[in-house]
Amino acid sequence: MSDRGSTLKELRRLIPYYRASRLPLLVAGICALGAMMAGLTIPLVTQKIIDGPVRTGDVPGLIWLVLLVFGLGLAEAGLLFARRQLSAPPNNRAEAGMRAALYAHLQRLPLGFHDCWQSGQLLSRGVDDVATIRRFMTFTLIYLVINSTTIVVGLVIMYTLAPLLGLVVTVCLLPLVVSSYFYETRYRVVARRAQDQAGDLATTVEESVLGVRVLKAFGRGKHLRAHYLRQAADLRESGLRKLAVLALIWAVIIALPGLAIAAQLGVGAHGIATGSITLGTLVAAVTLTTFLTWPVESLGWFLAEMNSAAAACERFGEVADTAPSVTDPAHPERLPNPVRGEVRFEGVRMRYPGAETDVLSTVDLTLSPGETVALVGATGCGKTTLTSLVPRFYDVSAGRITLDGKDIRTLALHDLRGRVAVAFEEAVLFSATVRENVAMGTDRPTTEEEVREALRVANAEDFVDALPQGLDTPIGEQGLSLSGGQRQRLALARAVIGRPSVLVLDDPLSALDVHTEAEVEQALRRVLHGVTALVVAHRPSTVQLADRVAVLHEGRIVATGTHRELLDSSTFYRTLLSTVDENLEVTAR
Ligand SMILES: Nc1ncnc2c1ncn2[C@@H]1O[C@H](COP(=O)(O)OP(=O)(O)OP(=O)(O)O)[C@@H](O)[C@H]1O
Repeated sequence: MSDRGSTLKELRRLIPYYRASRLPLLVAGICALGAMMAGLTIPLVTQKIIDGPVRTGDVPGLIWLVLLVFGLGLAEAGLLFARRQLSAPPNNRAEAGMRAALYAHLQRLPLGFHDCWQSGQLLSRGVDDVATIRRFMTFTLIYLVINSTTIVVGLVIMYTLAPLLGLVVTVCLLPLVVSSYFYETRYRVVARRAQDQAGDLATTVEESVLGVRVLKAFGRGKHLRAHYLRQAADLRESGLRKLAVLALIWAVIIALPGLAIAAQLGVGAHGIATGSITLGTLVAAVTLTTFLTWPVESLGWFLAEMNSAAAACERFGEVADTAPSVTDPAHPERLPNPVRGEVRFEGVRMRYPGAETDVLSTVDLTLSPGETVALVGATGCGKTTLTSLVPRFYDVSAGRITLDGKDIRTLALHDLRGRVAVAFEEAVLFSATVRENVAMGTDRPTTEEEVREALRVANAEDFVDALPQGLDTPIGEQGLSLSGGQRQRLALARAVIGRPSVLVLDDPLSALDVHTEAEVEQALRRVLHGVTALVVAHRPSTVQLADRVAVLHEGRIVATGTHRELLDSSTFYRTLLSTVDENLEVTAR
């Protein structure tokens, strides 16, 4: 994992993001090489000046050579400027492309993936890691290539000028090669650890911000702060370890150019005394070595950055390479128009990945078009699981679910989810206006009247109109500025705005007080009319919304019928409802 081969392999995944920018990058590379050549030529002209006009007193010749040095300096600066101008847009485009690709991929990945990943880890990969990669591509990679090439070309020139002086520099550079090898393997491991720890830290911050009410209510702020400080200390520890590894190679790198120059002066002075080299050659060689100082010194830093970028690519890839398990079929079938809304569960079995037992073993249930079925069962029996199979948040492990006779796995996800709307037990809202939150329930443009109609249905219009900016009131992160009942009514409005054929409601009334619940129920009766609905119900009042009740027990539907029929015929149902009533009473007290 941490060898050079895998570093390059990780970095190779960046290629697709740069494919469209090949030409500007090629020209930028040529500019960079040109700048390097201009810089490296200056010591050669210096040699000509010393061994020519300085020795012979040829003033006009000196002027031309000085002008040449001046021109070379200007060319170097101009080419570096052009290089930067050319490479910046492709790098920014690639960074935006990676972020967009990761974001789109996260949307495609099924809930099963999100169940297993901490959001802070995803956040740090989409933000920090992508920025690390962009920094590497914008600056590090270019200079790594330019500086390595400069060192090689500089050495070749040095050997051409005076092989002995070239040999002296090569010998001085050898420790660098050896320590780079040990350094890279060690640094990559620490860099990866630090990046993972940064993700964990982001998760803690995110959770404590989102759960600030719980923390305050239970006075757990101190406890979480201690946890945060421990994680921050681990991250700092890894940062220090990175620095310790870096310090070793820095010490070697910083010492080398000085060592090389000292050795060159000694050997060169002896060469001049014996007449084997000229003064101009020695000055050129020393200037060349000085010119190589920055490329050599920067190598350690750039290798560190390269390893951080490789670790970032690896972390990016762990998400980007996860294949979505819930996907569109190769040749989607089309739903009939209009959709009637018959939903049928046929021998549905469901086991969560990694679980040892099935949550649902054989569920058989048919919802006729326009029918509302309440799903009841003991807590943890799999009601939410069953409802989440209809919009394909998860796929069945066996059996099938059909919509108007078509297996939902043969439909395009977009088509299916356009017909099936969902409201959850916990209303999830976004940092946007009321209007935007409601309109999120459909992917087609909506008019104000449609938004208002949806709010009316969900009994939310009055409270929305009373908000400071009405429909355009921003409701803050997760809608925490609203009451639980208000949030739930907005979520219901969002569910009905797209005029779905099938509604899946995971007990969205549970957060409402008795008065509000009655109001929303009344509104829901209107919206449930003509729509097929599967409603998870914990309260008898919710059950009474339904035409029929299905009882889920030990992974199977054990009874169906109207509320009255089941009260008369099923002891289990009576027990279930009385338990719920007792719980409600306990809660009310
Ligand atoms: N993402 C998941 N991964 C693994 N197991 C899960 C997952 N979600 C739920 N489970 C398990 O599946 C079982 C059924 O959970 P589910 O939420 O469907 O029950 P429920 O009937 O809706 O419960 P409640 O009435 O309390 O809301 C539980 O044992 C739960 O621990």
